[in-house]
Amino acid sequence: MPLTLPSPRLRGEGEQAPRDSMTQNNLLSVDDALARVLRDARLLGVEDAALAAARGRTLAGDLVARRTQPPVDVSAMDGYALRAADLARGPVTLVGESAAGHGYGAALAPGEAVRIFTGAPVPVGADAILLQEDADAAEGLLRARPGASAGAHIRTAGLDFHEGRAAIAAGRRLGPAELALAAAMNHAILSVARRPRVALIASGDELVPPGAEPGPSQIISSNNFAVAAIAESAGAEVIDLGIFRDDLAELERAIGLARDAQADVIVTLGGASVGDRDLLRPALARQGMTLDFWKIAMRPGKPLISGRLGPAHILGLPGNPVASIVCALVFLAPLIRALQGDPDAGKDQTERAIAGADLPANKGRRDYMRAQLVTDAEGRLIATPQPMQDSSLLTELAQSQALLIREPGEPPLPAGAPCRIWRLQG
Ligand SMILES: Nc1nc2c(c(=O)[nH]1)N[C@H]1C(S)=C(S)[C@@H](COP(=O)(O)OP(=O)(O)OC[C@H]3O[C@@H](n4cnc5c(N)ncnc54)[C@H](O)[C@@H]3O)O[C@H]1N2
Ligand code: MOO
Repeated sequence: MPLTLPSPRLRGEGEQAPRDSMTQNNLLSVDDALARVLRDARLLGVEDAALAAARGRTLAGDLVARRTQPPVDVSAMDGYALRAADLARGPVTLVGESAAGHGYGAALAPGEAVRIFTGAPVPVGADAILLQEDADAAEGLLRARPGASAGAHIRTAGLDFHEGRAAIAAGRRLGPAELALAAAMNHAILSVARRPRVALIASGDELVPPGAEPGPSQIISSNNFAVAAIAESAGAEVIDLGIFRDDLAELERAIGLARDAQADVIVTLGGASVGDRDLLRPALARQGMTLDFWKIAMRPGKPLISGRLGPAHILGLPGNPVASIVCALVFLAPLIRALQGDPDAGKDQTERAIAGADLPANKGRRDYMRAQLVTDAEGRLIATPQPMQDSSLLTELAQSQALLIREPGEPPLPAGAPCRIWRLQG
């Protein structure tokens, strides 16, 4: 269908703020683009979540311990609680037992010992535990086996945490360790960030959903599945609005649906570039988007759109599948984290590795090269870029464990030289 409406000129198009660092192509750098995406991203709201349903949620405030753990000194081993000095002098008298949840209930007199189990309270007066493997107990008397002695196998009260102290900071994502710690601190209900609602709009006449009977020049829409997975992993609730035709009215309808769904982030997939059928910018503009930037110094991912539409954040991801996915990792996931109050949302996630192949000089965009990652015999991480780096290649991406990052204008990188990588999670 021929384009009949002229693309409205969008605020910010072609004019970037002077404080941003530009590459030689006069494109906004990835770091500046990320800073701009995160600039107004704040905690959206707070709600309660039962502990059992809080996995993956983000803490809205510091979580303070409601008790001390362990509450009293407890044994770390099964054995006998006693005074180490008494045992060194000869046999001691067994006077009772301390089990987890049922302490001995009295102080230990000199020359006395009690049978004790892991996690059981250590009676007052005892300063050591003789492991049961190291003990001979008979007729109420206890001796250390030859060569063995009692040791300090005691977990002192508060070894793990103290009542009143903050043990998990606001903005922290609740994984298995944090959930267990919150439970141990006696929190049944947690105050967590509201999940950002992310609406996905795929656009393209060629796209059909998986399971359909595609025509000869049609392809299956795949980007939405990867982007949804990335968004959900970052804590979002995803509303996949489906596939829309390359038609201005149709795309405006899609944006309207995203607004009706009260999306906090509207993510469009494809239609971001300069072709006559790349209609997302005009459609977003007609719906009232304020464009912040379009086109950045990134490969893959140059035609990234960022802006605001009322309270919603807009991210227009490029259609090429690898570009969509890399842009979602670099921009969408941090945005979702920031909207949940994570102070580290924009933190550098790269790490050092060694280049596994000679690489030519890089041109004007930061390059995220799909790479295989191995650990060599000396324990060094070696990142070797895939032979083909076209941004349509999902197979190469799925066979990669990392993105090897090249800076704009970087000189040739010889094999063996240090480089930076971004690990791809499974
Ligand atoms: N003359 C120029 N052409 C292009 C430029 C440019 O600067 N000048 N930039 C190129 C770059 S870089 C990219 S990236 C792409 C991005 O284009 P669009 O965002 O407009 O994406 P589409 O044209 O809609 O699609 C590109 C490609 O991706 C496939 N696609 C789209 N959506 C999906 C989906 N949901 N699932 C799977 N695959 C999808 C689509 O079929 C196309 O093959 O533009 C370059 N061109
Ligand atoms: O950014 Mo495009 O992804 O280079 O193909």
